[in-house]
Amino acid sequence: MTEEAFDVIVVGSCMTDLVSQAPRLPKAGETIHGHKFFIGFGGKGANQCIQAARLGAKTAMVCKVGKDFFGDNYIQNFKDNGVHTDFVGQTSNSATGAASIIVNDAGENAIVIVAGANMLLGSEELHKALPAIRHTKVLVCQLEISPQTSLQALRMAQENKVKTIFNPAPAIPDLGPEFYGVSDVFCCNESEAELLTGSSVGNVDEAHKAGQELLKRGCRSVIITLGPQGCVVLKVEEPSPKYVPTTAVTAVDTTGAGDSFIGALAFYMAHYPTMPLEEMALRANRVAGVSVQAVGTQTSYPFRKDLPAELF
Ligand SMILES: Nc1ncnc2c1ncn2[C@@H]1O[C@H](COP(=O)(O)OP(=O)(O)OP(=O)(O)O)[C@@H](O)[C@H]1O
Ligand SMILES: [K+]
Repeated sequence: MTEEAFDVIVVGSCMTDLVSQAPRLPKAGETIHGHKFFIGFGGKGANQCIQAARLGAKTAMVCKVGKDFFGDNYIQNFKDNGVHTDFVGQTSNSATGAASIIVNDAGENAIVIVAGANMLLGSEELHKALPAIRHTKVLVCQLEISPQTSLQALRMAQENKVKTIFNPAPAIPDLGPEFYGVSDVFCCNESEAELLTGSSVGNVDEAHKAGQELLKRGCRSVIITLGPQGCVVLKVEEPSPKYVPTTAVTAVDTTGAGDSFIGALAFYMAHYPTMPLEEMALRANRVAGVSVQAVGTQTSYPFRKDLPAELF
């Protein structure tokens, strides 16, 4: 490749969130009036990529959207955030991924996700992106696209000594054992850790135990995020788990906090390769802690200029 290498490449999902706020959730067959509607940019892959970009990482997204209004709009959203879009494919065989979300006045929601074009991302697109994947500093994957595609991307990265972050979300109980060996950092939340290990993860102690179990399966390190409690970090080379607390904040909307954390982690891994993982996790906690103080997903993600200098 002649051009400069990327810091972070995300191989993952794009979703358009169609959000309606209504006094209550409609029953089957019923039509009700809501009081607010908005469209948001979401999808775990894109969220993580955009958070990394806002912190200053040179990023590229490998994903698939539809040849439709939402797909065009999403590509513009990437450009607006400085994300490289040469590996964003557009297909006429499926619609851009969409999440139709209804939120009631009590804050409860009902969601229908149609993954659409996300499921058509496969080998062909990965091969097109391979020259860039070979030279990136960090590659990030989740499970909102075909798991086979995620696995193939992680393998490509590993074969080229590129650092990998794997976020097994949304969790699948029968996650293939081969995902662990291709993860430099295996980063999940409490409920994903619970589903994967089969034991409850409700506090730091239980997170340490679950982390040890995940580590045994072959990843180089594990991070389990614990909402307002921060996270735990475990590394193959240091047997004792580390608890990384976070500063208390007044949370107004925690939607997308996990993705903000992972995007920030990817940025730190790319920019400060020798920084201890606990320190990166501490700083990612701080970034995600800012995201919970604003509504929405990407709309709540901070830019480098909004954050204290000590985080850089
Ligand atoms: N109430 C909070 N106060 C401060 N930080 C928070 C809070 N909630 C989340 N965070 C930060 O965000 C990180 C990720 O949160 P969490 O573990 O809830 O992920 P998640 O369940 O994947 O989030 P979500 O599904 O809401 O996107 C935490 O490790 C922490 O750093
Ligand atoms: K938020």
